[in-house]
Amino acid sequence: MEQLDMFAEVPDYNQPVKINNGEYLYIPDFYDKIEADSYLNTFIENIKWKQESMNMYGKQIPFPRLTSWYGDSDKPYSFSGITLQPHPWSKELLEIKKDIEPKSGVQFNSVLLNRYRNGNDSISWHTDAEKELGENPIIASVNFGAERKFQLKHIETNEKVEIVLKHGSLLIMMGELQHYWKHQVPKTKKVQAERVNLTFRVIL
Ligand SMILES: O=C(O)CCC(=O)C(=O)O
Ligand SMILES: [Fe+2]
Repeated sequence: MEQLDMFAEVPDYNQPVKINNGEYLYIPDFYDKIEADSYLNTFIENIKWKQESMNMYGKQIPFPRLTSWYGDSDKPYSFSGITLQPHPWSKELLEIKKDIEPKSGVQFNSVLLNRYRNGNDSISWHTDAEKELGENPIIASVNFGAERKFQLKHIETNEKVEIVLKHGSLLIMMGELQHYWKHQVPKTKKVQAERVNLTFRVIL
């Protein structure tokens, strides 16, 4: 069991935060409530959500969330043993991409969407260090719907950082963070509502 009080406190001003072997920027109110509500509804209704599954010891295990992949690259993207073909950008995804690029300093060419139907959906400890994301990937994560805990854990020192990702927030992970830190969104019994997360990426 992780102890909550072991997590470092996160200041909530809009400055990049340097941690050991990495850096992130968290902007809680990147979109106001009206914009964020509207994006949440649009994405729940219009994204082509899919229940992917992973082959584990010869069994098909469904991911504990729905996913979808959009982008301008026709290169397929592989993770956790599955390969996704991108759908073409929607108007709303392009709007968000344009909004977040100045803060990120890169032009994204794809976005992975995750839909957590309730607190029982989750993503377990992993890094986003696939080699098609390049040496030190910049990953911009945009959040709508239920607030969920996003936890980072240093691979060597076990240091932990926890950020409660708010409705309408933006989190950018950068530097060598993906090589030294794992991240997860754990299950929680306290959340019944849906959450939609978008992680914008540059695929080389
Ligand atoms: O839902 C989140 O905040 C994280 C999603 C994530 O880590 C991923 O898609 O790689
Ligand atoms: Fe991730």
